[in-house]
Amino acid sequence: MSKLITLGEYVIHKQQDFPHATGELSQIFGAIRLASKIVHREINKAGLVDIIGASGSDNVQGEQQQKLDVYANEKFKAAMEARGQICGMASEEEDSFISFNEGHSKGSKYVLLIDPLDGSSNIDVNVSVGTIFSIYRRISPLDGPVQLEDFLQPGNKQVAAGYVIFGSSTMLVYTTGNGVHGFTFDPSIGVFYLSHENMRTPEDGKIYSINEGNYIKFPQGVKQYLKYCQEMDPETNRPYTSRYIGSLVSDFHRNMIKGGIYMYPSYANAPNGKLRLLYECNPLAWIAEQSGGKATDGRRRILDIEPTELHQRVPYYVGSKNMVEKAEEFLRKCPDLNGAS
Ligand SMILES: O=P(O)(O)OC[C@H]1O[C@](O)(COP(=O)(O)O)[C@@H](O)[C@@H]1O
Ligand SMILES: [Mg+2]
Ligand SMILES: [Mg+2]
Repeated sequence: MSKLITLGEYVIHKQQDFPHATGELSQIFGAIRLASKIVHREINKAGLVDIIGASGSDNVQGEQQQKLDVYANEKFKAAMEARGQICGMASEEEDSFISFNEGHSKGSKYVLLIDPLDGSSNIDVNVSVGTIFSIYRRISPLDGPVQLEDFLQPGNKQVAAGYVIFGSSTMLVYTTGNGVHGFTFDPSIGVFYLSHENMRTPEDGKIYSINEGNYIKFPQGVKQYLKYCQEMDPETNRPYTSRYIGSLVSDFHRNMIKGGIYMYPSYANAPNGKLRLLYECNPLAWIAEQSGGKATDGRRRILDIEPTELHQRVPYYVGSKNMVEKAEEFLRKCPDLNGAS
């Protein structure tokens, strides 16, 4: 059997693709790896430790924070600050960005955006959840303070993006623009090993993922596309199968492996949908594209959207290229993007 390659070894090996690489990015991956192991350990014994349930506070988006949201946020923050390669971090669980630009982090050139715990509604019911991250090179001067503009960069400027999925196994999946690679965690020795090199999203699939509980509020185009998904036509693999875990990371991961589309549209009382551009949609959009898939807001390429706010939301259609294009076709035909009033 060929030698198992660890995440650390692989990132360093791949650094050769970047002649000017200085090793800071692999250091950052080291910190993500460490925090993921700590969160993995807590999640795996969630029922036994005081980690389930609400924390009693809300985040800047008015959402009730789960204890594990806060726990994961603290662990990633501590790991990043300790490693000293990140000058600032923005998180779903923090109102504004945090600057680490002191001491050994002073002058570091990278910023991190993170959804520390994705799929919060599934924590207490033992359904897979995840972490989503996105890394940029700062644009403000290295010797000055970290600025909001360092975080409000379009997704096509990411230098690394990825997610950790805490499911039947724990996996870390990432891209630095050289394909998408997955690593499975071996808890017996605490190491992530390469298990899925060069992951590819099938151009077509037969799974659609959407919260049909919101059906009545969906834009006409989405209703039409769902009708298309449910029609009988063996030649085009229809009807498709509906699968919705309610954790973006898990629905995305399954659809990337099997072929499928995940949709979180805009609707009447949520004109921009629910998902956050900077630390949910951009990183997964880059992974989708790097694996041959596609990600749009129904009209625009997600990675080209110019961000204006840290926690802004966008409608999201991501997955198999032909399925996303078909959904866009229906949305173009019925342009009432914001659904029934
Ligand atoms: O319950 P809904 O409205 O279908 O929303 C589910 C979606 O919201 C999310 O839970 C939002 O992410 P967070 O859990 O990080 O807030 C996604 O993971 C998931 O796909
Ligand atoms: Mg999330
Ligand atoms: Mg979250």
